[in-house]
Amino acid sequence: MIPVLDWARFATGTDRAGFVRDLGHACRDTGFFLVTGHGIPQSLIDDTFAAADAFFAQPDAVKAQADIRNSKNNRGWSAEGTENLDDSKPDQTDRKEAFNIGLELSADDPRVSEPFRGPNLWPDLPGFRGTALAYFDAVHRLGIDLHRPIALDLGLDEHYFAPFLDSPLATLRMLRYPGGTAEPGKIGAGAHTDYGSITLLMGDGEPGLQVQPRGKDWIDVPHVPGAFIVNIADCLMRWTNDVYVSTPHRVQIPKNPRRSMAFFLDPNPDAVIEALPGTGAAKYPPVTGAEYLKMRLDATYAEKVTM
Ligand SMILES: O=C(O)CCC(=O)C(=O)O
Ligand SMILES: [Fe+2]
Repeated sequence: MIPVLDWARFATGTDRAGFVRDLGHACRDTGFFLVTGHGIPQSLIDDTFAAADAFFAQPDAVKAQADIRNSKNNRGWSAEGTENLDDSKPDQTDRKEAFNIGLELSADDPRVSEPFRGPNLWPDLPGFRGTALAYFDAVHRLGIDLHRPIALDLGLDEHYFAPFLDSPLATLRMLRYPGGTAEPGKIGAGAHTDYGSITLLMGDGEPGLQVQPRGKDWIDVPHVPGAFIVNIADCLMRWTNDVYVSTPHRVQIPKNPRRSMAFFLDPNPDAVIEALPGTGAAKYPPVTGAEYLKMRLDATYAEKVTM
């Protein structure tokens, strides 16, 4: 039900048509697929997990120096107990902590004045910044590449999406879920859909992630070592005029501590998200990438962040 797709079939050209067909089916059906053969070195993935571990191992008072509530652009540390991703359960709290990193721009880059731009909050840990940025760039590139078969599946030019994703409002979110047993009113991460175009998620093998294909029961997402779990998010669903589906997912409280890294590929702030050619009469008015993200973050955080 959650297909495993070998990116090399597309990248090396041995089976481009078959890859596009299988990927297109996954995007229209469950909205989730696993990607192997992506070429991102396991050593970079391991180093980034290690950097996240080093950050989360610090005392709360140190982590709070990068508190996301002091950031105007959704960067930094979000403490355990401060989020609730499930809109339908206002009394539920997520048992997780997170650290957000956005596109790194120098202070004199003209783009810094755009919405959601601004400084990353870097912890004082040797090697953290370099490793996190190398991972950010590698996964950003893979995210853009995955939009090539997506474009072909939708009958568009292979590189249609590239200009909308080259300077994205993307967020790399390092996540840590403490292990334990079920607790009333608590979950690892409440049921939600993601906001962006696609999300590329790397897990550490500890179970907990579940998805609910529309109209069906919750299922566990299998762990394939080294594979990215990719899902269609709400902005791409809207862009495709609902031809593709974003799928609710959640994280159960894991038995052991669980780490993951989610890369949310939200489009460029000025990308106009309107029904793609060939997807029929538009169901939604056009919106820019920045407007769409603002709408979603406002809805999540205005009511949810407990100060
Ligand atoms: O940690 C995970 O496996 C999923 C996290 C997630 O869905 C999210 O942060 O949006
Ligand atoms: Fe998610």
